[in-house]
Amino acid sequence: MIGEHSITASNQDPGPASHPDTEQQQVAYHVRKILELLGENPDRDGLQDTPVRVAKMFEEMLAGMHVDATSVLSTTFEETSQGPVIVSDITFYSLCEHHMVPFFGKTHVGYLPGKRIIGLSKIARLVDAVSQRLQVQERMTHQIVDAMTAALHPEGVIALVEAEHTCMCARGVKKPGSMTTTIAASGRYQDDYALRQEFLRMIGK
Ligand SMILES: Nc1nc2c(ncn2[C@@H]2O[C@H](COP(=O)(O)OP(=O)(O)OP(=O)(O)O)[C@@H](O)[C@H]2O)c(=O)[nH]1
Ligand SMILES: [Zn+2]
Repeated sequence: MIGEHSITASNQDPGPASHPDTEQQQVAYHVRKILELLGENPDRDGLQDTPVRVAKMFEEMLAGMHVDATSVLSTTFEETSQGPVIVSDITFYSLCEHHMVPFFGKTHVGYLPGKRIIGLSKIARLVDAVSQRLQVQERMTHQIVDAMTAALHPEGVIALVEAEHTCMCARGVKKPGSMTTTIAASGRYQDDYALRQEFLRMIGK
């Protein structure tokens, strides 16, 4: 178990490499170092467990790094659907790869099935898998479309992501409330204007 007793002060600690540490313990060790470098006392009451909390938080928020996005979509069903399937307002939290602070918002995914459909929850699981990584919003949007296209071979896929980036709100340019929208598409959603319009209308845009 790690915690206040296993992470010792820098002048006593021979360093992370000498411990038979888990990755979580290694991250916690370095978070403690960062707290020290920031001028904090990591041994004060409120901070004693913070290194481990932060390590666990990164594990949770970056869980998608270890998930193959396409494998999330491995269970599909043979079905001839007549029209598009649109799952809207899928909330997500991601971490901006430039600043390692959250960007978060909603993802809307639509596809026009070919011969197979997918369980609806798997689309939300896909959003989790690609968002729980160090990301940029554009890549996340494309990864959703790429995974859906590879797994289902549909007639087309479209994803629209709208997000607020805390690196733009809480620091730097400081523009709280600004929203970034990204769209990616494959197949018929790339050039069928009516299909794209229908998608936008269905998600309330
Ligand atoms: N395109 C894109 N840019 C992003 C995303 N998340 C953060 N950024 C931007 O990444 C850029 C990093 O720019 P840098 O100049 O290297 O970093 P910085 O000095 O901290 O920039 P400022 O945020 O302008 O203070 C910033 O403009 C961020 O707004 C994203 O998902 N997509
Ligand atoms: Zn950022």
